[in-house]
Amino acid sequence: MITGTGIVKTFKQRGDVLGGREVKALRGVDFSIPKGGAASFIGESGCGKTTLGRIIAGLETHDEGEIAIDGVPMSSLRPKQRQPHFRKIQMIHQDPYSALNPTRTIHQTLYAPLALRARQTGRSKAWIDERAAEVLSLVGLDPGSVLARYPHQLSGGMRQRVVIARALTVDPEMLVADEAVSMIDVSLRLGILALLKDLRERLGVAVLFITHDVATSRYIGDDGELYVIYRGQVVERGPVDTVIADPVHPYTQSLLSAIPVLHGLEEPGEQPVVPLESLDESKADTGCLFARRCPFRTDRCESELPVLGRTDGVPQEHACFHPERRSVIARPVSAS
Ligand SMILES: Nc1ncnc2c1ncn2[C@@H]1O[C@H](COP(=O)(O)OP(=O)(O)OP(=O)(O)O)[C@@H](O)[C@H]1O
Repeated sequence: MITGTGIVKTFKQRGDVLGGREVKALRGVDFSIPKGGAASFIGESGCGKTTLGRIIAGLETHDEGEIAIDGVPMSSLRPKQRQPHFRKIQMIHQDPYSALNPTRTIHQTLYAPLALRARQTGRSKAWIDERAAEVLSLVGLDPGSVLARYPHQLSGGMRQRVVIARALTVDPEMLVADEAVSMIDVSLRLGILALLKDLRERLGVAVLFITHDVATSRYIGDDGELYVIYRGQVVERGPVDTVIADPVHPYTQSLLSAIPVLHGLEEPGEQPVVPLESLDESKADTGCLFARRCPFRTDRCESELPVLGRTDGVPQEHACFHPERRSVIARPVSAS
């Protein structure tokens, strides 16, 4: 089980004439992913989902808040002591081309982490070869035909499977799949998603999907949780099917409006419009972060920040003063 409480991360961006602009990438995010569970972080580009994934995998530090892995708060440990805990969480990046060293065969790629593991656990060299073949089989690759090849001799889908196999060499508890299929040929994407689902079922490994694509998050199954992130804040959170079928936050509604199957029967133009692009939000830090784009905002929304929580009659958590079932359309609108 991995939990996060009040995770805050601010980046200072260089190059600004005024000496650096601050970007609030995460504004106090809570999450909880059970052993063998599934979760998806969705939101537009820049909302902070990759930063959160990297913090969870121990690849990025945070400014405030606490991450606990299997009940152990990471703040109680020195950086070196954290490593074995974070090793349980392996990140699968979107680009399987740059994730693999082009000068190493697949055997060499898998050998290094397995040799380390063999040393730590007193296992033999024969075990390394056996385990290399095993992890390749687990990801649906034929060890005999893949081990001697170099990454450029494999398709994008096969490379991503090798990346997943490499992650499995350390027996992880969770895989963090960051847009893991976005750079793979469309025809091969479903295979990779099916593989992640299968690994979850067969090995009990938890899967965290980071995506801007609602369809991907839907793939994790009805026991998964969906976190909808907007400008560093979780604005809606609940069982994936509940949030997709009945979103109550206007931001989630606008994200979902891009799925024709859910809104195919509605007449475009009769619905309130949510601008697709961010408006100038640099001054909009009081009140609801989404207020400037929200067709349903009231005075309260402009002055008070809604926090994630539950209200009567709404099964999922949300950060909205006016949670309601409604449909909207998302459309590019010029900022004025
Ligand atoms: N190392 C960094 N230095 C400065 N700013 C950063 C850094 N990493 C991320 N940011 C900023 O933090 C914000 C959140 O970025 P993040 O990559 O987490 O978003 P995202 O939702 O994953 O977007 P995308 O889908 O495009 O990857 C963005 O405004 C981004 O520019």
